[in-house]
Amino acid sequence: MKTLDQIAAELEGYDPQALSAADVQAFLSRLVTPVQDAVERLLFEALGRVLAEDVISPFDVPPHDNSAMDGYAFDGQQLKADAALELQVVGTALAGTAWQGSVQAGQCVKIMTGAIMPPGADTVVPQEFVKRLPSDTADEGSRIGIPPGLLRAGDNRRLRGEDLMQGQPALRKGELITPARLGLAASLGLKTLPCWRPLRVAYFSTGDEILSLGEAPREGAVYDSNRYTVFGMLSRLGCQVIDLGVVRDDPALLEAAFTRAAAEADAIITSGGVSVGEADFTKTMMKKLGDVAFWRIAMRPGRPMAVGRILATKSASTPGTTGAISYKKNSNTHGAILFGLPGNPVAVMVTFLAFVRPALLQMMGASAAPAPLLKARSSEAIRKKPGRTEYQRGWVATAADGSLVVKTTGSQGSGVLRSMAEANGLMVLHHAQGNVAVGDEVDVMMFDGAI
Ligand SMILES: Nc1nc2c(c(=O)[nH]1)N[C@H]1C(S)=C(S)[C@@H](COP(=O)(O)OP(=O)(O)OC[C@H]3O[C@@H](n4cnc5c(N)ncnc54)[C@H](O)[C@@H]3O)O[C@H]1N2
Ligand code: MOO
Repeated sequence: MKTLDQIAAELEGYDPQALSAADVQAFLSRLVTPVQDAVERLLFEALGRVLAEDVISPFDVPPHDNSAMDGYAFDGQQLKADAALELQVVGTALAGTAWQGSVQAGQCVKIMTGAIMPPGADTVVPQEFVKRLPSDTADEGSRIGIPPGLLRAGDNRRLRGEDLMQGQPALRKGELITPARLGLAASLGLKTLPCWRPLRVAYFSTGDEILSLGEAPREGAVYDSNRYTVFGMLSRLGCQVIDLGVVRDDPALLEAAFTRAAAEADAIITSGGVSVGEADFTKTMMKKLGDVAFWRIAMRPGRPMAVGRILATKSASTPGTTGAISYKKNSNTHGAILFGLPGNPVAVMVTFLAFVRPALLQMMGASAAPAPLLKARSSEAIRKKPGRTEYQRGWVATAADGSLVVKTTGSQGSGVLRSMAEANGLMVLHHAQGNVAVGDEVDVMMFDGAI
């Protein structure tokens, strides 16, 4: 496990008081390691988890050549480019039961979508293409005609193993389990999947002016919104949230909260108390209980941030629970990774999306590259100083010509949550980028399911 000093030494020109957003991402990717603690989960409980092992297909999918259409199966070698093909219907193959027999030259079998291809047949003509001879019934004993030029040999046959071959990896370790992957696992007859256990993340808000819901309003105080935005973003990631509420600016209370969080959680997120304000014990306590760096990041919003590790003072094997399953913290965890986010509500969300989310995904063992940024044309001019990354709340829409356009959702103050609530993405105005003119293309990080 590397110390912060060791990581800092690996990064060229590391200066905690002048970090770019890219420096922060590089630092965090070195700081965190996957929490590797696997459990078998029933498919219905595996959605959103990360696969702990490759899943190998135990058989070919589909297990037999089968029909892709309702129609008639026959040997496609008989097709001619310039003449209709007449065939005698000799049986019916239903999905789920193999037709007994084999199809000879001049014969076909009426077949349903998904039914096993009978021996001797490699091609299916959809029933809509067929002329019934002489009447309009085309069952066993009757004849069909296939007009020329409509089909080639092998058409409308799904090949055994075309989805997956036996022994081939169907799913890969590190993949997030999506609905399609759940379905693929089910198609292999698997009842459970090996998943990493959910990450446990403790959160608390700091600040004497922060009110919990239900408390009476008082002058100068604000309701705790960060607790809910962080809860929402962690839940969307599939983390188990250990909610420690609001912790007053009191050394004993802060110490108790950090100690409990470090013993129970893999990561701790706090908001507030990381800037230069006085009467703030948060930073003091972070320093006392861990290995923590205090950064100033060249970005907007989200300038101050604390990062490091809070060391567990008690046994690091406090059990936690998720649903009916109980887990032990890894014995090699030695405390928890700390993300001390700035207090301003939008700064919390932006630093979470830009830094904490990718770091937590890495801790979850997820291997996917971050979603690509979209390109959209700005429908307004935006002032932007080179030398810092700005994340502007915006709404991306499709213009009449089909291209994407983006517009800010109003005031970009780091306390203005309304413009965040109205946005569907963040424009990412990169470190070296300058002013944006109307019609300029900008990068956008879409919220999708993340927030
Ligand atoms: N002299 C300087 N002052 C400030 C700087 C600076 O560099 N030099 N940075 C500014 C920036 S940027 C931010 S962001 C804030 C961060 O300060 P803290 O992390 O110490 O946060 P607080 O002072 O505790 O709170 C800031 C702001 O956010 C509100 N807040 C805090 N927690 C919550 C919560 N849970 N729910 C809703 N709102 C919350 C709090 O009331 C304050 O208004 O510092 C700037 N100052
Ligand atoms: O971290 Mo601050 O949000 O830029 O006000």
